[in-house]
Amino acid sequence: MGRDGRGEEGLPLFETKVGKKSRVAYRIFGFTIFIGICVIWVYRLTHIPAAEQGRWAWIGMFMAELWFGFYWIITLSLRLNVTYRYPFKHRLITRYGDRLPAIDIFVCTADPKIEPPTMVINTVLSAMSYNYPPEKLSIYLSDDGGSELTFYALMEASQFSKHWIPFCKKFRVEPRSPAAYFSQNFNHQDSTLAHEERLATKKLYEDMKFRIERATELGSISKEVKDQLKGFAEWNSRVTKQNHQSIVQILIDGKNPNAVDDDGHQLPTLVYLAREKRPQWPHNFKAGSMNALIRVSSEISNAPIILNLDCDMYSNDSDTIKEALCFFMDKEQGHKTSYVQYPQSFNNITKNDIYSNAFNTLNMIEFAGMDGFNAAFYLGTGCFHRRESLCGLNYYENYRGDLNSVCDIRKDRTIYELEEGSKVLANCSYETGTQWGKEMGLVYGCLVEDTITGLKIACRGWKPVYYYPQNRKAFVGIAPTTLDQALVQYKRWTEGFFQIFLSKYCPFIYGHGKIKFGAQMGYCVYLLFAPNSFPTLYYVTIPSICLLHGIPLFPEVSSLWFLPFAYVYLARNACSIAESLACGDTLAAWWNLQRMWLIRRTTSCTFAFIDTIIRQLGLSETGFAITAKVADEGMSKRYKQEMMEFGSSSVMFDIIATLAMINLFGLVGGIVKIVWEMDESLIMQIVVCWLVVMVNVPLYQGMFLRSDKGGFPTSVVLKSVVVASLACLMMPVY
Ligand SMILES: O=c1ccn([C@@H]2O[C@H](COP(=O)(O)OP(=O)(O)O[C@H]3O[C@H](CO)[C@@H](O)[C@H](O)[C@H]3O)[C@@H](O)[C@H]2O)c(=O)[nH]1
Ligand SMILES: [Mn+2]
Repeated sequence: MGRDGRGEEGLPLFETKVGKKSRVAYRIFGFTIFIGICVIWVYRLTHIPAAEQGRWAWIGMFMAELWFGFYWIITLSLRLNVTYRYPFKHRLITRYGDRLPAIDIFVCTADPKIEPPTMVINTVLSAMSYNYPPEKLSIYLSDDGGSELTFYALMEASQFSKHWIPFCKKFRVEPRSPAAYFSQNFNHQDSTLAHEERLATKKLYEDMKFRIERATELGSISKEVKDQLKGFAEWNSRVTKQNHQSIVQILIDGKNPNAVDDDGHQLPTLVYLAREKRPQWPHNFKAGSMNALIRVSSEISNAPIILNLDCDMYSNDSDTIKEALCFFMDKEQGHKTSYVQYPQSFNNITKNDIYSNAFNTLNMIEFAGMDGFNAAFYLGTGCFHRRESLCGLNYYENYRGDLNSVCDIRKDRTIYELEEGSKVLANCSYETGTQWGKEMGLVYGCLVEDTITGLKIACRGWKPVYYYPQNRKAFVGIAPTTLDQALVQYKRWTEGFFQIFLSKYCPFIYGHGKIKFGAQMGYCVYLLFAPNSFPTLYYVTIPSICLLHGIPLFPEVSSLWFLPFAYVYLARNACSIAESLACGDTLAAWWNLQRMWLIRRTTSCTFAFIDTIIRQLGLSETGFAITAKVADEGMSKRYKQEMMEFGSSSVMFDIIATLAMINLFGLVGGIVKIVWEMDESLIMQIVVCWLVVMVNVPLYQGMFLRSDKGGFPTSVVLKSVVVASLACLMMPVY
């Protein structure tokens, strides 16, 4: 059926598959671990030691294990309903032909130094050259840096696109970010024509890149260039990053018959936006920028579907739009879809992923697990939204959501009228007294604006979709390349998550009756990152200090109570190794993840916890620390060699160095004790210390063995040795 065209109409545009077998296996396995955890709790309760033999230390262990057990139970939810989606884009094309909806693509950037304009326009160019009718595409760049350098780069991109788009279409280029494309190795079998055109296009690209980078280095644009485009007049002497009027410049008007590429085909619309910024007005970071984009685009193109990208996330697959549309245009289920989220992938992950940035198990299992509860996360980038659901519409029974019925809002207005009309929408005062940032658009006041917005949308009755493409990554970005950056980013997420948990949006309360219970638990796996900090800190300090004092905190190896500890530990880790390997990690990457897990929990999570509480008490406001997308040469080199970067002094580094020392002291002291006193009751504690020491090996190297700039600063080493010694010798244990 289907070929004759009769059955085609009725076929679904996508398929959903749940892994049933693995679900049963996982339930049984989970149940045995749960029993193990309960036995551990019983052991702790029934063996509380006498007051002078470390009663409080024991109770602390019990508390930590209570928390870990509880936390582990909520993580189960993410694995019970793992669901995968399979779109059929050919059916979409046969069914809808050229009746496909218009798409608005938003790219956000915030600072030309941290996010180089060349990178930004590569993302823009990849979005402009989607394999989709260009007259239906509009690309909007929001520049929170309000920088004429970025504007200049976009102007260059608009000219280069006239060569780039036809080149891509002619030779079916992938990926369509010029930088990513030209960095590949080409096979020399292709025709000389292709080869020559590639060289010519590459030359154009390199020249453009050179001009942009020179301008960025100089920090200003020459007068000749400025004279080419009236838009530069917006940057008068009073314009600064934090203080300027709204700037809207339509660089390419897709409705203008003269806006064509080298082959005479229409170009997509291209718009530059820098929303108004005033020091006295909060700008709400990325959420504010997205909301301004939603309004400005509604004035210019008003496409029913919006694709939102961070400036470093280029499109890696030119057919992605068509695939995503399958989830919106399916007859049975499409109208319930609010957004289609793709995983975040990165092109700068090293083989063993030292900073654990790849998040393979999250991308392949956990996010798909959330999707199984119809509550896929919104991850802030690589996400197609239905404009209506993003703008606050509640899903209702008879909603049909026809994507082709949107009328032309533009009428006969000139570019000038459109620009002037949309500037007003990007002004600071525009949102006053409206629902923007509350019920409309992205939600304000949260460091993970994406997560909270996604939660709200799901609670409004929509069914978001998570789609993990099997063949080709749809979007590729840049992951942090230093430990410091990675921890700062993680802290921002953790803080935002915890903030949601403590707010009225706590999924157990806000989501009650609106999303499934499994989805509420799934959200909390992330929202509760922060409270993991103190139990973990406890577990990696107290056992080793007690070890030095000869106070046992675990059962003897010969006792039966040893079994649940051994089982829970081994089974849990075996499962986690199996998951990691199945998701494409190496064994070393899994080991590195254990280290990062320890470092993140003891640093990022700790500070996130403290800062959230401080803010909750109204004592401070936090900002959005933008993740750097560039590092200096030495750092990049060490990153490629998978050497961890400890070379700056920050409190986070003090903490991890001190913890590493405490465990080293504990291990040495413990071994001496065992040899001397033959005390069997301390063996498990020694094993715990030994594991922490093993996982921390790169830290000891960074403290004592490395001479490059990435080692720990001497001051950090000294501090950690002194503090760790004091803790081990002086800390009273009750
Ligand atoms: O005031 C701001 C700050 C940031 N951004 C943009 O937001 C994006 C994300 O910022 P980045 O520093 O790269 O953050 P990441 O930690 O990489 O971002 C992850 O986490 C964020 C929430 O914390 C999400 O918004 C992102 O989509 C997600 O990729 C970038 O394009 C920025 O240009 C703005 O537009 N305005
Ligand atoms: Mn980013």
